[in-house]
Amino acid sequence: MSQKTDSILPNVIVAIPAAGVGSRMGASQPKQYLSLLGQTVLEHTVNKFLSLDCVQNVVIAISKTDPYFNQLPIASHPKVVVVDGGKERADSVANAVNWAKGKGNDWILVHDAARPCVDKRDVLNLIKQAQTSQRNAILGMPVKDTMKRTKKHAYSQDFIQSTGASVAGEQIDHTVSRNQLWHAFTPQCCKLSELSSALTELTNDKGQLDGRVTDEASALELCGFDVDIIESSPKNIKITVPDDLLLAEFYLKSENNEH
Ligand SMILES: Nc1ccn([C@@H]2O[C@H](COP(=O)(O)OP(=O)(O)OP(=O)(O)O)[C@@H](O)[C@H]2O)c(=O)n1
Ligand SMILES: C[C@](O)(CO)[C@H](O)COP(=O)(O)O
Repeated sequence: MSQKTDSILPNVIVAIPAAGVGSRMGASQPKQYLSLLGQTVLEHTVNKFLSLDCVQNVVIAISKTDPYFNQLPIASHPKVVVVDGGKERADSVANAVNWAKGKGNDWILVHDAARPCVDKRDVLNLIKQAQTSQRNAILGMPVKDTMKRTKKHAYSQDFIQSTGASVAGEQIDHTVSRNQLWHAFTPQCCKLSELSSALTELTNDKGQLDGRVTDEASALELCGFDVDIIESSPKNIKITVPDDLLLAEFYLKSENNEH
């Protein structure tokens, strides 16, 4: 069912990095292809954006050796475009950005395939805010727990031997103030021209992207572009480890009950 959006919303291109291997999930296949309520994680994510009228294309970056994608119904959707994934997430995003350039869109939303529980209302609010402010904007959530910075070095052998106990974890160095500390989520709504020039600027002469670029906002920040962060539903989790699947299934079920 398509979701009518306000007329002020610009047409956007959505980039979905979906070329990861999901090593922390430890599953037999990449986590974006694991099943939740009868559909893959990737399908849940992509279908959310295909249901928005303001989405012109969904550009999905998949591994060059991906044997799963073409078996999915979304592979034949007219709005879906496929590009090659890269070594890192940022490389996959850069390939999607390169496809998006010259298509007449000012805005690109980048959203992890591994975040199927994103609330469409949060997505529309994000686009509306970016369009109104003419500034890049991402979804996120203020930190709620006390945050600790641990010591650089692991326990010394002397320390372990002196305690005799098998110590786990790391040594706390200090507490970090959680004021102005947020979790960055996706989508990240970026001016295509600014994200494109930032990724280009942060790519060296060997074609390698700066390792500090773990999300689109970090690339924009490093190149001096403005980025805002607005609060998202905490349901917008990134499926990373097995327990996340249980939570994602619960959230998706609750979505189905809402509609
Ligand atoms: N080279 C890569 C690495 C990651 N991703 C995508 O970026 C998103 C967020 O990355 P992450 O959660 O780290 O996924 P993985 O890299 O697959 O997970 P892991 O780090 O556990 O291997 C995922 O949708 C993943 O598919 C990608 O498109 N290309
Ligand atoms: C982009 C991101 O979702 C922001 O929190 C996150 O960085 C992606 O996960 P990764 O493990 O850093 O690739």
